[in-house]
Amino acid sequence: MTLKLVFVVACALVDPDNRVLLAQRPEGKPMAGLWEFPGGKVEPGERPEQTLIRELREELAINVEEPCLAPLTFASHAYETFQLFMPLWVCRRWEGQVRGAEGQRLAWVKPGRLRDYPMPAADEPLIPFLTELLGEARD
Ligand SMILES: Nc1nc2c([nH]c(=O)n2[C@H]2C[C@H](O)[C@@H](COP(=O)(O)OP(=O)(O)OP(=O)(O)O)O2)c(=O)[nH]1
Repeated sequence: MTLKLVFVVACALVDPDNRVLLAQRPEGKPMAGLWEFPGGKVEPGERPEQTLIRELREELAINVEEPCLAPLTFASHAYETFQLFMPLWVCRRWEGQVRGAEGQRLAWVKPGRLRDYPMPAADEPLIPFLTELLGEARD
């Protein structure tokens, strides 16, 4: 069986204390309650970076300029019903105050604490890339 390929873009926002932003998936959605990197599905006709900038505006009410997005790594994971392909960018500069514009819970997390937050299966292999980049600080 061939799984449908789903192309999602995601971003690790990093604050001046080297903490990473996670957002909790709301009730009613698949994988509700798990903590993920902000982002979403690339729509037809969109460039991935445009999608990410749009999603960050919609979900977090911030404005990000494309040169502030630095590619870090990607996830490629076979879920039961689809194959996820998800590049992950890092961003340290944005305009505006981060807030959960869709009512979602947010957490700023030290890299060494990311494993305390249950994440979608695809995300777990991404954590070492973030600790490599940002260090293993836990508090
Ligand atoms: N944004 C984001 N999505 C992730 C991560 N890890 C992971 O497996 N995903 C999956 C969850 C969803 O299946 C998909 C993202 O889609 P989405 O958030 O735009 O869509 P959704 O599931 O809310 O569903 P929909 O209503 O938009 O169809 O990628 C992650 O770190 N960030």
